[in-house]
Amino acid sequence: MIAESRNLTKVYRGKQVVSDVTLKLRGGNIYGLLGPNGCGKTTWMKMMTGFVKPAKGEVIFDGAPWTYRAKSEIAYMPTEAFFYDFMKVASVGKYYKDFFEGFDEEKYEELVRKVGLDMDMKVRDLSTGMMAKLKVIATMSRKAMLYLLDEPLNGIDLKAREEIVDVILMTVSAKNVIVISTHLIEEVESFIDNAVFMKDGKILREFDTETLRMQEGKSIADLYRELM
Ligand SMILES: Nc1ncnc2c1ncn2[C@@H]1O[C@H](COP(=O)(O)OP(=O)(O)OP(=O)(O)O)[C@@H](O)[C@H]1O
Repeated sequence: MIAESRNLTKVYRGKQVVSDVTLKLRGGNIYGLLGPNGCGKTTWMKMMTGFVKPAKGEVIFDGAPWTYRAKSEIAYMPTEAFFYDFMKVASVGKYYKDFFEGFDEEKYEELVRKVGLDMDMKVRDLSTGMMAKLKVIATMSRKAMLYLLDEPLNGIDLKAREEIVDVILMTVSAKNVIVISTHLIEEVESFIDNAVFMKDGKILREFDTETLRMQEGKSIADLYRELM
């Protein structure tokens, strides 16, 4: 197992926005963290990365309680755009290389080409879909054991979504685990290995998608509609 969320809880203004979230993240898997806006997905991801301190519970990473050492092995992609306008696609790669040990420049260059970007493009000239692709490829070019992608498919067209999914599938291996948060269930149904339904800060249900299809003969979207 790569990481574990043990009873993670966060309270804002007296309200539990994440409540007792316990989840084991096993290597070689893509997890879909599925739930409506405001259900606590981002707050949970920020606790996993160490950006937000839990009120209760702990993160176990690679067999030991979370320490700052874990930060270099956790690649978190927030929903906000986080590059400077004046940067070029090439300088985003250099910036990442300076910040993150093990950033794979060759992989970055390959992914830039694969998703149809260009090293000379300026961040300020990128469309929404291009920016979404840039965020994902920069994050996925980091060497990490845990990738946390917050809403990577929101607000972009079908082709850009497919390219992003390809990059995610190219990156997953037995040595890492990828978590994608989204409320776009149909978009992730075909490629996630595990679905985690989250509502009002709690995990309602977690299952592996293969078992769901075989045993219950249902799609994730069907079950989501029933339970949420
Ligand atoms: N820093 C903060 N201070 C106060 N309340 C917060 C803070 N961050 C998040 N919240 C509240 O916590 C709840 C969960 O928010 P969170 O962003 O984790 O949900 P989410 O599932 O990621 O939603 P979205 O998809 O809209 O980002 C929301 O009600 C939000 O308003």
